[in-house]
Amino acid sequence: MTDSAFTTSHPADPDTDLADLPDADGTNGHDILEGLARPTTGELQLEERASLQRVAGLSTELTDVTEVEYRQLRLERVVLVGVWTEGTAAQARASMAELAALAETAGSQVLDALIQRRSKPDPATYIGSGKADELRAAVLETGADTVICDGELTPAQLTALEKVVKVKVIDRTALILDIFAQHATSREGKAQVSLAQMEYMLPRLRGWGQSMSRQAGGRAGSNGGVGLRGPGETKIETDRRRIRERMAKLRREIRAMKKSRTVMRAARERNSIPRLTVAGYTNAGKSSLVNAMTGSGVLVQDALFATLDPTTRRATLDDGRAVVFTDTVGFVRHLPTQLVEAFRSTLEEVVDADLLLHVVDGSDPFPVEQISAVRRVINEVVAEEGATAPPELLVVNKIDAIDATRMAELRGALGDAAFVSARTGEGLPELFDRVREFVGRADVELTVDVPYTRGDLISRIHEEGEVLTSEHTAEGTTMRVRVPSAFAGVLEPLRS
Ligand SMILES: Nc1nc2c(ncn2[C@@H]2O[C@H](COP(=O)(O)OP(=O)(O)OP(=O)(O)O)[C@@H](O)[C@H]2O)c(=O)[nH]1
Ligand SMILES: [Mg+2]
Repeated sequence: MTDSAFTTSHPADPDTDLADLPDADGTNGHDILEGLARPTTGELQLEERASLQRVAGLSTELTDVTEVEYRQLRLERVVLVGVWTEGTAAQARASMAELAALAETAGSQVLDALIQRRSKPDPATYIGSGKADELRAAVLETGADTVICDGELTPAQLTALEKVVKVKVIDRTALILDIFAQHATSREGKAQVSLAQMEYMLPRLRGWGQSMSRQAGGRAGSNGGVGLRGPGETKIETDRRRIRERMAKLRREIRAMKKSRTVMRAARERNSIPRLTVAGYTNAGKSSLVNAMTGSGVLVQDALFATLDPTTRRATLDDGRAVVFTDTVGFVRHLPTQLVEAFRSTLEEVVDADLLLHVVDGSDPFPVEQISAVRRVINEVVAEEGATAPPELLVVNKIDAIDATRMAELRGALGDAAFVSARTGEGLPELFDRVREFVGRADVELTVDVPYTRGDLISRIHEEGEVLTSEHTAEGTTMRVRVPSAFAGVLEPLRS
């Protein structure tokens, strides 16, 4: 066992009731909306994540595994394989580089990578049979224990390819699910990821149910018997039934959690504080931007899917007006369909926002592709919900990491965007100006007489709007204010 060895936590462990799981620590999700950002939250999470991985490494020694714990992947030493069907060679390489980054985020060591140019994946073994033999050779040569394919494979393809390469084969979907399982922290997030994993694994249970459990207990490569029936059909049927029961229970629990989230959101909607949702491709620097704009310590990590639960932070614009920033889960190409549901809370944040700050990594070789991957998912959800998409402000981040030529190119391609560096702070004042301009757009001006007994209204005016002039009288304060129209309705009875 190497230090990088780990198993995923097993959120679907049949003996762990979801109700026993600790509550989210209150630093994630909307419950901190009114609370103060703890500046070290991100650091704490990062530390916890690192220590969890070390401890989890030990648990691969566990021999007591059941068929149901099929999810205990051991992604240690991996070879990547991709089929390049369209686009340029550079795009194919970028897709593999992203797969490598995903694998490393999951804790694996990438030993080799192979790409095959084909018009479409081989229906039997994903890559062609000649290439599969080559892959087998690469596995032997590097001593890899896992092959990761850059796509979603059918259960039959996985099994057939495992037969040739004689080590465990997983696909991009399983890999992303694994990362989500490691990173989810809130109860709802954990439950949703478990559900997505089960949905994904159910049809694949026979294919790898037995090989997984063997492998989790034994050495890599010991699953030469894939295709053997293992403990028999009956056992698998029992497992399937247990998984289905577990899924039904999870669905019920998730529904209940969703209800309370809706209640929280409704509470938030009662005030007119503008909601800015920061969304974009994974690793674009969304959390860094939220930190830079609010001075709080949201978790930042050079890893994909560092953020899994929407995190909300309050900030004050320099005219004294409050806004709320929500940091969200990153998007990725080929997001597993099972995970779109797990993304639901992030997507709801996006749909509900007053302004969407769409962050893109300007130092990425293909920012335009990332932008369209993100917009595609957002549009799907918006259409599904029958909602309208919020206005979007494109934010090109990491401009400290690009040269002048590249910058000129990006300005040409993405003219209207705000160009910033969350790291150096460059461009942030302009971004704040754009945000302020946007936020002020729906304001109305009016003059009100606020009695001295209504200190609450005065502070709300400062928070949600702007005081232009103010004059004390015998009964109270006469103020000329500029406030959002929803709040203007509240002030209407005091109009002078
Ligand atoms: N050079 C440079 N690096 C940056 C900048 N902003 C963020 N980064 C780095 O990019 C990496 C990802 O940053 P995060 O803020 O975690 O990105 P994210 O979009 O929240 O990522 P996920 O939550 O994983 O989707 C980290 O290593 C940051 O230090 C920037 O302006 N310049
Ligand atoms: Mg993040």
